[in-house]
Amino acid sequence: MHAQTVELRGVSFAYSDGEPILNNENLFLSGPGLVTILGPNGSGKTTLFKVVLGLLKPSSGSVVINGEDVTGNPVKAGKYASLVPQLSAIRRDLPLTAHELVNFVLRTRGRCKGRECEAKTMEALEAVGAAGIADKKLSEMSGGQLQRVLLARALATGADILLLDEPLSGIDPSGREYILGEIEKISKRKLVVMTTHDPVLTLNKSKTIVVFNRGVRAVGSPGDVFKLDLLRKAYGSNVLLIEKCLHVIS
Ligand SMILES: Nc1ncnc2c1ncn2[C@@H]1O[C@H](COP(=O)(O)OP(=O)(O)OP(=O)(O)O)[C@@H](O)[C@H]1O
Repeated sequence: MHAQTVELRGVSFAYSDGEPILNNENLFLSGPGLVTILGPNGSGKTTLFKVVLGLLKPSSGSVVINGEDVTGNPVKAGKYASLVPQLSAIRRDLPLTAHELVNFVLRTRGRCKGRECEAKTMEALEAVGAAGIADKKLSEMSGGQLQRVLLARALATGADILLLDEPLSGIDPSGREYILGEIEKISKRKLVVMTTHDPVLTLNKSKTIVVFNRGVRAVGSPGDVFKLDLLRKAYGSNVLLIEKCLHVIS
């Protein structure tokens, strides 16, 4: 049984014009539960997700999801894992409502037929508190509302592994708490891997923290990893730890 596992086996990757972002990396994540990938801007977190999803092919090593080798193969990886991209990477001008987006994904994935699609669409929206904005257009949503709809879209794929790229960024503090609460609920039954540069909110909710900066620098429980020497491996020496708040001095 390989349910809800993501493995990197000796994975290396560099863009053609740059420094390596992954250098013979080994990592094993298993669900259900929330895993936080913690690293500064430009450290390669999005690139890591793209490699896991088969959208970028490593120069060596393999990516294994749920026991299947999915290296460089987005179709195979997409059977198990779904990405929720950063809000800044989303085209907001699509003339689609939340309902239409989620319904479309359910149908194209063959997860419902005919009338049952209506109930399943509302179920996915309700699961993230977005039923009330079902008929709102994506272009008219706040960041927090759009983030909820993107989570509903990922749930609609039926994937057991969700990769959330900076799901709290660009959202006000109360919206963040709400989204994080929804993420926590989903992580009770799925493997949810989320990236962030700010660990404070996710600290008590994550079962595993991966400290990442152009490679995996540390992996463990929040208590194991939230230590100055380990955090400095990702953020450099300008890190202060004051009563479990992370301060990066630029
Ligand atoms: N398509 C690309 N071609 C070349 N370089 C790229 C490409 N995409 C990203 N990079 C570079 O790779 C590095 C890592 O980028 P990436 O977006 O993976 O980091 P990140 O940790 O997700 O950043 P952020 O927190 O700002 O979203 C950056 O230096 C970026 O400029």
